[in-house]
Amino acid sequence: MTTIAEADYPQQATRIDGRALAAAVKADLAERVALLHLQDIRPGLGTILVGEDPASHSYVAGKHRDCRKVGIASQRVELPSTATQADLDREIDLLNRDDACTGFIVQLPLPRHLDMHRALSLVDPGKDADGLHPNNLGKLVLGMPGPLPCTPRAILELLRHQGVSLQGSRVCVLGCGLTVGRPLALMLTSPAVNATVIACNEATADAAAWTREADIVIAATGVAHLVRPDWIRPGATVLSVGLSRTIEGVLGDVHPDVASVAGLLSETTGGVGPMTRAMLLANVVEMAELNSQGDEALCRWSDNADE
Ligand SMILES: Nc1nc(=O)c2c([nH]1)NC[C@@H]1CN(c3ccc(C(=O)N[C@@H](CCC(=O)O)C(=O)O)cc3)C=[N+]21
Repeated sequence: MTTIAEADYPQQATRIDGRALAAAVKADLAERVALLHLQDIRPGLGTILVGEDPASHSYVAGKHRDCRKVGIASQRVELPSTATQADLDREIDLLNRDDACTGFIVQLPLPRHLDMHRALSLVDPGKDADGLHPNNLGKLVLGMPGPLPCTPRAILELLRHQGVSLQGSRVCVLGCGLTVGRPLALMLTSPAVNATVIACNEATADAAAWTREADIVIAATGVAHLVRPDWIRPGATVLSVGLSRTIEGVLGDVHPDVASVAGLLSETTGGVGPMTRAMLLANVVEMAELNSQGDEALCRWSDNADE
């Protein structure tokens, strides 16, 4: 094992500016929404949030702010943490039937007493802005077009925009959660991308041994500062996705000192997060376009195969 001291590698990684790319994506979406409005098609986002978690409330507020900027109507459903499964089922059913809502999400995590799998299954797959309905995850496995989970899609768009080549590259994904690691590994190994992926989880004996081999390391574990400088090959691309709220503040999965080793780095804030929100809007707009044009306007992901 080689440890790379800061002195050996004094360069600073180039930061990936997720805010700038998200702004560009939203400007493009605003034009497309205006075109849809001309055809009397109004994309509308719904969010269902259960409980009082401040972080979730702030994420959901950000999503509605983005909608206003892009011209997407949005509605917000909030249930107390005491809500029953029947309460949640009812709100999902209402949005499924509501024509003003063309796409919606159930904000995760749900309080423990509620059944996430049931909730995700009840969402109309044609309104599944998160791409987490079993049908849509099944389509992802099969390589069929459909809405893609927002965070993995954000990650791939950021890498593509930065010109990071994925085909044949070695990618180490840390964390196998439903919203990031698991679908991300599927997308990276799809024929359209053809990356070579190591997916690490809590049982991985020596994750650093795998990250050190990787051209790209994507950390989505929620373990604060898990990834240290000596985990990274000099010049590698590193994306910090997971975050932990601690008494010391919000800490990302990637230690800040990794900036002295990585070539390209997306930091805890201003990186993947803003693009995740932009991809949620993209899913909503694309679903509205699909409904207006029939089947040919599939999500951008399927277009990538031809590039
Ligand atoms: N059904 C569902 N879909 C999700 O997409 C989903 C979810 N549940 N549960 C929680 C996670 C987390 N997530 C973030 C989105 C934006 C930022 C974001 O914009 N972050 C800003 C900073 C925001 C802040 O200050 O907290 C940034 O990175 O610069 C962060 C996190 C979406 N998630």
